[in-house]
Amino acid sequence: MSSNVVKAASPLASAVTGAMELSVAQWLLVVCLVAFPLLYEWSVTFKYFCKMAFYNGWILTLAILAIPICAVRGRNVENMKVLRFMLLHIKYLYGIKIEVRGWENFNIKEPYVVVSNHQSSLDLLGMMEILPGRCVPIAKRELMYAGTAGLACWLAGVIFINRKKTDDAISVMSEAAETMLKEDVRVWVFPEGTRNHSGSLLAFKRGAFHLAVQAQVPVIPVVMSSYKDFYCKKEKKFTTGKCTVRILPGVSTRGLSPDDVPDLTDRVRGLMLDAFSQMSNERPGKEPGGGH
Ligand SMILES: CCCCCCCCCCCCCCCC(=O)SCCNC(=O)CCNC(=O)[C@H](O)C(C)(C)COP(=O)(O)OP(=O)(O)OC[C@H]1O[C@@H](n2cnc3c(N)ncnc32)[C@H](O)[C@@H]1OP(=O)(O)O
Ligand SMILES: CCCCCCCC/C=C\CCCCCCCC(=O)OC[C@@H](O)COP(=O)(O)O
Repeated sequence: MSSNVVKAASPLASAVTGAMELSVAQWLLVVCLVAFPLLYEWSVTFKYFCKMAFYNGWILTLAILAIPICAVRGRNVENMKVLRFMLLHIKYLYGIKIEVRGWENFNIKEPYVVVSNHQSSLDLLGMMEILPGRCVPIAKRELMYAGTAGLACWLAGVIFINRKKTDDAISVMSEAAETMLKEDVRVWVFPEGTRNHSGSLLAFKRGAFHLAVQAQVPVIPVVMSSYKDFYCKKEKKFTTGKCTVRILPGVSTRGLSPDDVPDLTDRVRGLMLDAFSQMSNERPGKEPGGGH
């Protein structure tokens, strides 16, 4: 008897569920079509999260396309060109104008170590704008596990280091010094070792400079101007804006030994800090709190 009731109720129950599903779908549609754009325009925070989510999601999606193309060559630094080509358009999607100064300082045939400041994952845009041929970044090991992006990075020869194990990281970087010379590869390092949006530069880690001294190749400092006019993680602000990327003249390491590394590190950091402060002062004066 009770099973008959259940049977009889089933079509009714499913009809009700169906109607509910329909209304949930309609509700979702309303949210998407009306609430979403309104929220996006009204809430700076919502806009920030949407833009960051799209940024990461879009990179993960592009990586799906990049993987089979890169896989043809296998793990190869030439694949970095594929990633660069696929990422170059993102600045247009986000209305970020990138001005590059000092291109001539990259006119060096031999390998070199590029060192640059690291404000956020948006640095990828400035990096891809100027990335020289056969140049691979050094990245934290965790990035290797960032889904499709990790695999694309691995295929492009990105050098992964374990920041928690200094000895391992040092041995990976020593290997990199040999590879640079044997295979004519350039390496890009963020010597601050972590993202820093403080408006200055953190103390530099020494690995990049040991690498350059071991390989006896120049260090080329690159400075990206502060994003604070258009991006701030703390305030959850992300608008359109402009960034200047300055490529500074190379600093020779010829004849230097490991003992000279602390000095070299300080010297390069000083040059970068000067350039960074100069660029910050050059920023076109915007009204405080600038429009979103
Ligand atoms: C279309 C689809 C696209 C998909 C998507 C594409 C994305 C394609 C782009 C990806 C782009 C990624 C971008 C990621 C960006 C980051 O992941 S940033 C984080 C990773 N980078 C770094 O950490 C920077 C490099 N780090 C270093 O150089 C650090 O020195 C090390 C090697 C990790 C060691 O760190 P530490 O122990 O914390 O610090 P440190 O004081 O520097 O060193 C300790 C001692 O070791 C010595 N030492 C350091 N290195 C050496 C060395 N090589 N030889 C001898 N002694 C050394 C130091 O001199 C120091 O000794 P003392 O001088 O005090 O006696
Ligand atoms: C199935 C797994 C899905 C994983 C999803 C991961 C989402 C990540 C999506 C896309 C990756 C974009 C690649 C951006 C490359 C920029 C790398 C970056 O900026 O790393 C930060 C690192 O320098 C310093 O890290 P910390 O500041 O010390 O922390």
